[in-house]
Amino acid sequence: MEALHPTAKLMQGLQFAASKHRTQRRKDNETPYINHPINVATILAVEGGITDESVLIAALLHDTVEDTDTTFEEIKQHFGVEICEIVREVTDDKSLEKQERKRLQIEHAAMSSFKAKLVKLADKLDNLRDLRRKPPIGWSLERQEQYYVWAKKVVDNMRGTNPVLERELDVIFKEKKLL
Ligand SMILES: Nc1nc2c(ncn2[C@@H]2O[C@H](COP(=O)(O)OP(=O)(O)O)[C@@H](OP(=O)(O)OP(=O)(O)O)[C@H]2O)c(=O)[nH]1
Ligand SMILES: [Mn+2]
Repeated sequence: MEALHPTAKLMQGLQFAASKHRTQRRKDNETPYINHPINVATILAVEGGITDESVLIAALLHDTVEDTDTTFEEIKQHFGVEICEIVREVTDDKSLEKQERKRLQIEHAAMSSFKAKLVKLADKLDNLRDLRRKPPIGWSLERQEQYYVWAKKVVDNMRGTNPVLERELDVIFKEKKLL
């Protein structure tokens, strides 16, 4: 068989994520959810200079277990154990009470692998850029501020991972007078 195009596995990740998120919208009730995983993977490839395909595919898939019916087993079958484990590290347990889930995300960030930290940093950068562009419907100013403060605690536990992404995040934290 002819060798596949070098982007073939990445395209499979994109196709899988798009299919899993196909009925979802972001909290602005407009943007198709898939735009977020695409943004996260693009931030890593274009701004973060990441060439590790497993990290880019994990970025495309990072919210599929947390926010759709996808199982870790399914991810492992389609994309292998390394990508599955990166996704596992960045997946919150939605069955937990929200405050506990948010507290754990701060704690887990410090113990995450380098590759999981890359995905989480790009995830936070996209969410914060989104928040600045157009806050989720119904979020009070206070809730928005709380989100920035919490996100900075997660990011502060992942310092020393990627200077470009951290610098971009600090631009936002400075704007919010958190730095
Ligand atoms: N800023 C923003 N966030 C949105 C939007 N749509 C969905 N989200 C998601 O909402 C989460 C923040 O909303 P919260 O109410 O604080 O958290 P929750 O949905 O997880 O309970 C973010 O998850 P997170 O826990 O911060 O990161 P992750 O779980 O996606 O990794 C983000 O991914 C949007 O339009 N703007
Ligand atoms: Mn996300």
